[in-house]
Formats: sequence, structure tokens, C-alpha cells
Amino acid sequence: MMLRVDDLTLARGGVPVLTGLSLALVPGQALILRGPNGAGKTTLLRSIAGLQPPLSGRIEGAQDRVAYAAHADGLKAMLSVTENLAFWARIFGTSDITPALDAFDLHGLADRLAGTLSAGQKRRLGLARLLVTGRPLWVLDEPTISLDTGAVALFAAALRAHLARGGAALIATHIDLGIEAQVLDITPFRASAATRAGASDEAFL
Ligand SMILES: Nc1ncnc2c1ncn2[C@@H]1O[C@H](COP(=O)(O)OP(=O)(O)OP(=O)(O)O)[C@@H](O)[C@H]1O
Repeated sequence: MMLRVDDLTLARGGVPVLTGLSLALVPGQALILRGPNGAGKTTLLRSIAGLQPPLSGRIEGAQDRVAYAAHADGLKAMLSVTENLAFWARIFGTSDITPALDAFDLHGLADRLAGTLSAGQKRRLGLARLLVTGRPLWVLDEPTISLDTGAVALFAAALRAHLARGGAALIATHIDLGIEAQVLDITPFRASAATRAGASDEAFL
């Protein structure tokens, strides 16, 4: 088992968003989260990434196995593409950034400052970071935003390779990635106002 989530209740800003949600992921599996805007997909991913604790329920198998790609790319604007990847490689204890440059076609941009990249180029670099983490559980929030058709295909290929290596992925996306994946619609797990709690849960916005 890669990840097990049991009977989670999650809140944002003290307001319950999801309740009674359970899911499991095994190595090699991708699970796509669906649900309308505001349903709680980001809230769920943030909790699994360890950025906010659940109000109740259990998350097993995440901790230091997660590589999280949020809406923001989290780039160091004054470092080059290569320096950004090398920085993360050092943080995560890996060394070879070449596969990440290859996978997201970044060689031509290797010496460019990240802050000077276009939105789609930044997103490619942000996603390339996943590969240098060496972590098995990718938790991805709308990973294809700003990507053109070719870059979406690069991402799908990187994801397929990750799954083939025994990795797993939990992905909130509104588009069809063209990969074999199960789909979980979180709409039935939306919390009602009756489960409102007062506890603050925002460690990071
Ligand atoms: N920082 C915050 N403080 C209070 N409420 C928040 C905060 N961030 C999000 N929310 C609310 O929490 C609920 C769930 O938001 P969340 O971002 O998890 O939804 P989502 O399914 O990812 O939506 P989208 O498809 O629009 O990205 C929404 O009602 C949203 O308005």
C-alpha cells in the first residue's frame, strides 16, 4: 500500500470542507480527483502533503514519501533552471538532474533565470522538480495549467514512467491526461455547514 486515507474530515479557515472521505493508492496507481470548483480537492491534497492537519481521520503512508506540486511553482526566481533543479536535488538527497531536464525538454532553457521563464516554461520546471525529489508519491494540484499540448504530453509520459517504476500519483485535474487512472469524485464527501468547527487549521496559505 502506498497511501491510505481513512474517514477524513478536513477544513479550510475553520470551515469544514470534506467529511467521511477514504481512499487508498497502491504502487503503480494513479487516482484522479474530480469535483467542482471549491469542492475541496486542493484542501485534500494539502492535507496529504502535510501542510494542514485533518480535523479527524487518518492519513497513512504520506509523510516524507510525498512530492507535492501545488498551484504555485515554488521556483527560485534568481536561480537558473539548472540551479533550481540542483538546489532541490541537494534538498532531497539526489544528484542527477539530467532525467528531469530530458523529461520536460528543459535543456534549451538550462541557463535561463527561472524568473524570466514564461508561465508554461515555469510549470515545466516546477513539474521537473518531481523527478529530482526521488519520492514515490506524487500529489499534484492542476499540474497541466499553462502547459501547451506538447508539454501536457511530456507530463503524461513522465507520469507513466513514474507509475511504471512503482510510483503512485494523486492528481486534481479537470482535463483528460490520457493515462490509465481511477477517478474519485469528491462531491459526495462535501461537508455541510452543520459540521462547522472552530479550530484553526491553516499552517500555510
Ligand atoms: N485560505 C482559505 N481560507 C478559507 N477558506 C478557504 C481557503 N482556501 C480555500 N477555501 C475554501 O475552501 C473550500 C475548498 O477549496 P479548495 O481550494 O480545496 O477547492 P478545490 O476543489 O481545489 O477548488 P478549485 O477546483 O476551484 O481549485 C472552498 O469553499 C474555498 O473557498
